[in-house]
Amino acid sequence: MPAVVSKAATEKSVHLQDSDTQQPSTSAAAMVQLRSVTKTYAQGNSVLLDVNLYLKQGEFLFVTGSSGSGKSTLLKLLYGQEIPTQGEVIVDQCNLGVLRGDRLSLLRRRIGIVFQDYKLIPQRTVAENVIVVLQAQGYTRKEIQRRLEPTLKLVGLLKKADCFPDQLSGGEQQRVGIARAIVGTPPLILADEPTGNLDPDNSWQVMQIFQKLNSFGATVIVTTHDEQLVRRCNHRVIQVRNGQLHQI
Ligand SMILES: Nc1ncnc2c1ncn2[C@@H]1O[C@H](COP(=O)(O)OP(=O)(O)OP(=O)(O)O)[C@@H](O)[C@H]1O
Repeated sequence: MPAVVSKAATEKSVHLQDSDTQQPSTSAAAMVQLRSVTKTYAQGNSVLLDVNLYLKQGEFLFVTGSSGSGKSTLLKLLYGQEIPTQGEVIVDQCNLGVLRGDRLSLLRRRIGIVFQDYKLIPQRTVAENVIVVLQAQGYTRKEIQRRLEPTLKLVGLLKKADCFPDQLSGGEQQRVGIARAIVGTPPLILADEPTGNLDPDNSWQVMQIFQKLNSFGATVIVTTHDEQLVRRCNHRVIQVRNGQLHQI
């Protein structure tokens, strides 16, 4: 899907600072910034404590950490499902703290989200699962047709377009989930444990799709427990530990 995002946006290095380091001086546009972010859930300890993160457009980042360390929380802050207790979250030049209503919805359309548990509509075919996303975003029938085929091709599901989710393997279902996330060509893709339910072969297939999207210029953030997968891909990694982000 070459039209996904500008190739010119591709840039491989991730810039991450702990709270005591400075934002790098660079002219490349930031896609994601956390500025002194603390997140505390009601009656809980701080999951994130005064953390900073800086990601340029077109970068690829793995987020690792033990169960309950705060990986999903980090992603939820980036798509506005959670708001920080303190600090600022800036995505694609928009400060989520001041975005409301339609403006927040518009920003969310620029973020493709992939979940571990696929979140497919069981009564709809593969194609329909993808189409409903575009319909919800107000695309014309012509534009939907233009986008559907290359997206299914990219995730290797063109031949399964008329299948229902329960006729697919776990890996195929996850690739439908990815197709749903990317069919609107978002410049930012957030994937929360996308390979958590998959065997190594399927996990690798899924990772190759993310890497291809990244090569087209998309900024990609993937949370994972899979150390082998992280090692196999040559991308920067941060670990969430004790409320802090550690570059490893
Ligand atoms: N809505 C919520 N209300 C209260 N506590 C929450 C909420 N969501 C998450 N938490 C707590 O915040 C901590 C971090 O959760 P989070 O889901 O971000 O961790 P995680 O690293 O993604 O874990 P896992 O790898 O198991 O998915 C956990 O202790 C969790 O219980």
